[in-house]
Amino acid sequence: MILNSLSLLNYKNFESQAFQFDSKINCFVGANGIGKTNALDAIYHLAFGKSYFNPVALQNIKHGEEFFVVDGGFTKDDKSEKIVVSLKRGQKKVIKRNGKAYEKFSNHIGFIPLVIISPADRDLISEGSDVRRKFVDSVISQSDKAYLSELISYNKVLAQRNALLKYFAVNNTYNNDTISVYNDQLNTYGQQIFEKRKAFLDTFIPIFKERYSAISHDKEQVNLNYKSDLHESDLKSLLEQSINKDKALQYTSVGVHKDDLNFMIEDFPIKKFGSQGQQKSYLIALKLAQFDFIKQQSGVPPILLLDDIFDKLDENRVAQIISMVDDENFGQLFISDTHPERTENVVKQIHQSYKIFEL
Ligand SMILES: Nc1ncnc2c1ncn2[C@@H]1O[C@H](COP(=O)(O)OP(=O)(O)OP(=O)(O)O)[C@@H](O)[C@H]1O
Repeated sequence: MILNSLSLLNYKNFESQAFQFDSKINCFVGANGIGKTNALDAIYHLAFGKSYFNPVALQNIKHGEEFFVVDGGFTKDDKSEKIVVSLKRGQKKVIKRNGKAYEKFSNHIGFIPLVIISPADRDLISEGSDVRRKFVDSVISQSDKAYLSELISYNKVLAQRNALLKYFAVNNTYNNDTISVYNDQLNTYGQQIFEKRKAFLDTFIPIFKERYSAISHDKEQVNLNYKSDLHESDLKSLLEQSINKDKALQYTSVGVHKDDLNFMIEDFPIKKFGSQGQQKSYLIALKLAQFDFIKQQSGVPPILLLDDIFDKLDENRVAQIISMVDDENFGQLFISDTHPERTENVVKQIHQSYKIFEL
């Protein structure tokens, strides 16, 4: 999977810009605020149909403009593939593969395996459980087509059940039959999602620990636990048990929408007890494990985006990443950095071809 070319129209701070990439290493360099991260985000858009950094789709259109277009030319399995993501104000986003628009974006996810490592990953530690669930969901859905639709179906039923709980409260009424229809549906989708998250984490956690110990040279032990109500019991029973609470709260208080990951260092939460360096190592290990996992599942090394990475990492961690990309089997790498010389010095050590783009 190689991204050969990228052209941007009205994407964030880019009015019109085109790039021809090296098949191995590409570096965006330039001053703060010049658009290095935006260029990486445009590539992320081609894989996921959305921004990694800004969830408000319209805010990715250049200020004062009416639309954006991100156009990427790839080679996959020796075939040319053209992916175009575009958004016009007042219209729905469109993702096209070779000129044909996807009816469901979920069908595109996984077509371009990609992993991003960015300072913004700190949200995985500092923010709420939804960020960690999204991480898990995005990794699983890259290799499991059905997973995203199960998730969408679950969320739809969940919204309906919550609306019904509100309706009951407002109208001071209750109907057990309608609730139990929703309970059955939530149970079906929720149980599937739980099993897939569990299976994924069973494979992922050992890879993650291996990555962490390589980065930290076995200095400390880390752990990652999957927290879910469904470890205790099946979702149907949990929903039945919690009905009085749910009626009082007017929303569904148990289910896979409450799942979380516990990030631990020596049995303590890393958010509270990890040093900044340990937290960074933890995040890099998570992302490198994601890289390994996707490569294992898809058979191809994902495209790797390293945002501002050399600014944030000590030599050990840089060396760890370098050793990974120096491997014959590494895919294509995109780096952003403020210092052209530093970037060039680092990429020179990797015995692969590279291109540097001064923005
Ligand atoms: N919708 C938009 N329209 C115009 N400009 C935008 C839009 N969204 C973001 N920008 C601009 O993009 C710039 C930030 O770009 P980016 O984050 O890619 O910078 P960077 O080169 O990675 O900088 P740093 O080195 O500080 O990380 C800012 O100047 C911001 O105002």
